[in-house]
Amino acid sequence: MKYASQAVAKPYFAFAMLLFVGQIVFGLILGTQYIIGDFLFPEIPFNVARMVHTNLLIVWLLFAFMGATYYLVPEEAQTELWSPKLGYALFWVFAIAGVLTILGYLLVPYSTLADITGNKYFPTMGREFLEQPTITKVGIALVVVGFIFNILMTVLKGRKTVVNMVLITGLIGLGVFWMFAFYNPMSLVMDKYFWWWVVHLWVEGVWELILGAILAFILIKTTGVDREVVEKWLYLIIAMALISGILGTGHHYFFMGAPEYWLWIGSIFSAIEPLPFFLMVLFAFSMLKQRRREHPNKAAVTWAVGCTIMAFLGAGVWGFLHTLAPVNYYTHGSQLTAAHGHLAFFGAYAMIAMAIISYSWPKLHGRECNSPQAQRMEILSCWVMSISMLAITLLLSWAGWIQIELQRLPDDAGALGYMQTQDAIMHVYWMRLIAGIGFAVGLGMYLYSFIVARNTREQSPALIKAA
Ligand code: HEM
Ligand code: HEM
Ligand SMILES: [Fe+2]
Repeated sequence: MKYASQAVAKPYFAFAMLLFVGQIVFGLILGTQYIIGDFLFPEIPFNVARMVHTNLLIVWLLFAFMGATYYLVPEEAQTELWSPKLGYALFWVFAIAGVLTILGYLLVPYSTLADITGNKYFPTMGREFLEQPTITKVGIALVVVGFIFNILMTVLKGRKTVVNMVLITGLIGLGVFWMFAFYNPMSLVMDKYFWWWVVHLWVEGVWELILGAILAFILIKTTGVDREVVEKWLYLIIAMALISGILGTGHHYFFMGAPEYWLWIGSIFSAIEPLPFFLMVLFAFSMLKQRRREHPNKAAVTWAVGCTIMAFLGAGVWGFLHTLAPVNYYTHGSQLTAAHGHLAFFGAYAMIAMAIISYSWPKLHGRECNSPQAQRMEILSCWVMSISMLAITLLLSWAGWIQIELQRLPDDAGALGYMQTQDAIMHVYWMRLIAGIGFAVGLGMYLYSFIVARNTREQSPALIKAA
């Protein structure tokens, strides 16, 4: 750790991992409820478990992005963070608001939560991913504004690097598009239209800038390749991300009441969206090939390279599968969508979060990298999680195919109903649950590797010297 204030990242990373565990617990509950419909009913109904699962995902990723920013911005800017105190204060605000919101979901019916948080005065609740009470949404906005302010002040007084600029642009974009969470028009079409300005323009727009910047930082550090080379790649990647991703929003406007021209615009631009993800794979391998040093943190390199491959598969390949309007006509909202959503979120954003944690956690604790034993465990956990998530994806794609074949392709008279189709997929959902347990084991191994690291630190004096 070069700057003392980088330590602000610690609680963010630790809390992110705690919420990740929570997300997976609720994933397993959901996977079980798909098979045993009234599992944990009425205590935790499916809709509540789903909301907790997806909200925990978004919130832990935000914690991880903030941790990553607090770690890498001072190092890039070569100066201490403007206000570590503000960083810690915002951590507590965000953590407490987050916990209260999740407790609210679990302890009272959703409509009661809407009532007691005054949703009727400023209605924003009730939409997928944006279920948070309005006051939580305001809290998130304030935390993001304070956070960006702190980071801007830091960068202004320090060295301005391309990595920092791209990261900050992405974070400002994250804040700007969050504003659309407050816009809730009466018309369902208009509602969905702008809902995607948060959901799509985050993951297929500004978050790609955050992903690109964190990836570039890790690759600069671990390969020692010249900044100029890395920066050219980064520019190319983010240009392609924005060129394809902004109008690519149209792939959500196909059959929802928006004008017909979106069929063409959405299909054409989103068909280009896999390109930035493919460029990230080339970027990572090209950096490895040109590397000037063997970095001892092999685990971080594994996560970073793995991230580009899995993101390309999940976002690029599985996204492309259903992005053309004539295909999406049959696949929309099926298990194929869930297959893509899982692999894309995991590959792109969960993996980059684990990559930066893997790189920076040892440094935050005064050593260059974790002991070889700990790294072996961690690299294995990367494989277990990746293979389990690929299995979940393939199984859900299979489930999606059955759904499309029985429910979507036949004419009205020949098509099975929704629930009858679900019965025909039950065996696949069993396998998905098993793959989910595999994933949970992988996550356990990842977290355990940090305990191994702590216990084996003393046995590896070379590592401490390197730090
Ligand atoms: C890391 C980037 C990405 C993430 C995290 C992501 C995630 C998701 C998620 C969670 C959904 C489901 C939304 C819902 O609940 O309705 C979705 C839908 C969709 N995604 Fe992505 N996605 C990414 C990139 C892409 C790319 C690059 C493409 C196209 C090449 C794509 C094409 C689609 C399409 C067409 C849908 C709508 C599916 C439907 O009609 O049901 N996605 N995505
Ligand atoms: C133990 C592993 C997991 C299981 C069993 C699981 C299961 C589920 C289930 C059953 C749903 C609801 C689908 C529906 O509405 O019909 C869901 C939604 C979702 N999960 Fe997971 N999940 C797991 C892990 C993950 C991970 C690791 C991520 C991302 C990093 C993730 C991201 C999501 C997303 C984005 C959605 C919303 C999908 C959409 O709208 O299409 N899940 N999950
Ligand atoms: Fe999209």
